[in-house]
Amino acid sequence: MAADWEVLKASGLTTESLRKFVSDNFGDPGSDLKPVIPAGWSENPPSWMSNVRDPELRELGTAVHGLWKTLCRQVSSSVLDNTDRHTLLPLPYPFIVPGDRFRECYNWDSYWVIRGLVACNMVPAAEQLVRNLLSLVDRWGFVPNGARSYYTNRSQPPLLSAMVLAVWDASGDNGLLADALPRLVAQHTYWTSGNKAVRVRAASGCQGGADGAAPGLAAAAGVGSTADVDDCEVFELSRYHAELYEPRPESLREDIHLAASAGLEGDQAAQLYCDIASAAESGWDFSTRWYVGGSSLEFTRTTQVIPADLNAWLYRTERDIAAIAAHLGDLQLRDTYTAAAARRRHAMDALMWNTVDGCWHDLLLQQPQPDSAVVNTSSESRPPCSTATTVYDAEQRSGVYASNWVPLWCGCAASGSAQAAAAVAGLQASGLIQGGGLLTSTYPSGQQWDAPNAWPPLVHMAIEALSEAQVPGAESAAAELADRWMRANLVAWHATGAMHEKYDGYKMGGVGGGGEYEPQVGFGWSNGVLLTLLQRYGQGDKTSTS
Ligand SMILES: OC[C@H]1O[C@H](O[C@H]2O[C@H](CO)[C@@H](O)[C@H](O)[C@H]2O)[C@H](O)[C@@H](O)[C@@H]1O
Repeated sequence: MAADWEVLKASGLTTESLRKFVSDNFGDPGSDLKPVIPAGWSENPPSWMSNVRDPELRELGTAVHGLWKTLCRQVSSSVLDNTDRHTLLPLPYPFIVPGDRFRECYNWDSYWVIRGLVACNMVPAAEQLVRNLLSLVDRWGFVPNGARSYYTNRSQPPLLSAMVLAVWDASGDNGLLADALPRLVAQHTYWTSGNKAVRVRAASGCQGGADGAAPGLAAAAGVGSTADVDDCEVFELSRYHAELYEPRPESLREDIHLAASAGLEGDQAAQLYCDIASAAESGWDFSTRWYVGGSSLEFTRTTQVIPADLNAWLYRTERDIAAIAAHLGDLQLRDTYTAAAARRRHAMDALMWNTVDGCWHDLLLQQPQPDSAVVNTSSESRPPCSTATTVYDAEQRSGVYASNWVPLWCGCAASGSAQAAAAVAGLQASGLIQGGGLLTSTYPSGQQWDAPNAWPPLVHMAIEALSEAQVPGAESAAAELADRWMRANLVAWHATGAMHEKYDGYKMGGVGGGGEYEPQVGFGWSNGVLLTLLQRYGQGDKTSTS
């Protein structure tokens, strides 16, 4: 990079001439978008807001409802007329952006935005958002990380079916289900094929989970016995795997610097770039969760990890597709996806579930079996990838991450079951629940998806998971965490006048930090989570559902 800069300077380029070139040839940031009023908008907050018992929270909720108007955008006509001159992907309807530096529509952020829009009776805006994402599946075969051309090498956590159902719950419009179904199937294929699909078997002598708990749990869950696990049952699971072997265009300087400072070149640098982009695909960019064999960013090895949360979201997707197919009368599709969900849950029980920690751990891939490893003969300068026949040994990673309990939110433990009770106890004993909310992990790495940060989507999934577990004490734990989170948002709002993308889990009302960019405000998913919680927990009695 430095050498390139010297070459450019020698050619007569100056900072001023570069600035002039940029201003002559590029639009200002945001000039590709037009602010618009969201569909279904009303200046008045939803009627339930007047029942919020704490006047300060009521005032905050009213102000945050007002933020929807400031975060709604539409693709400008100049983009629609000349798509090849812009990085912004054309979308047919207006959408809500996270805010600040994040000026485009994001994939998994949209789930919590949709929940917040629905809470504010803005179902038309929520439906437009989900229809935008469905249009991206038509064009790309999946929902990219965000609606920019430089994000099309990867996706983000698969919550599309949950978004469709959140809108359908509010609208009852079967037309949306019919439009969504083939796109959900297409996106599921994206997540279960190519480099994202991995065949694994337990590293610990083919006994199932690390603690040997699998057979009992699988039987208790009613998904079929694992009587044959001693015969090294092979499971198919999914991982994050971006198709990018170069620096991320949006963080080019950071990625080049990372590889250079680690002394990496050629295929090794290409593999690190892929693992970094794959961490971005996970939504957890960046975190010790992806480190293997070292304790800094250069040890990011996302593609060697089989994530518990990703597979839980896919389990939920499979059940959602089955439910939608059943609702629309496609019984063959229902059966196909019911069976796929059962297989995935069986694999997660066998390999990821840990009775001691009361959670589902990520897996680490070991070397493929010698007889099944296939040498990559491609002439392209790319790292070897798994093939349909590769079988990896896999073992549980240790580590306390909020993602270990996402499977509880996805219904991977039946409500009221012994497994659900163990998971609730595991979360409560994990050390993640702190004065300012729910920590992302217990490791203070300086990366944004670690301690001390508390992220709204993770907090929200933990609250809903506790609330739906139907285990003694879990509902009150959910209400307590919800109350703490709403108050943390309030304290930060009073101190800064803004909603933040992340907070400090240790400090009530502290703002999060770390990572490669300045903390951002706005903020789409934070607003969605707050409004959803205010509606559920802010009114009347703490445990009321009104
Ligand atoms: O530009 C750096 C990274 O920014 C995004 O990631 C972060 O913000 C997103 C929008 O709120 C959020 O979805 C993600 O979880 C955050 O880590 C972007 O998604 C990354 O791809 C990008 O590298």
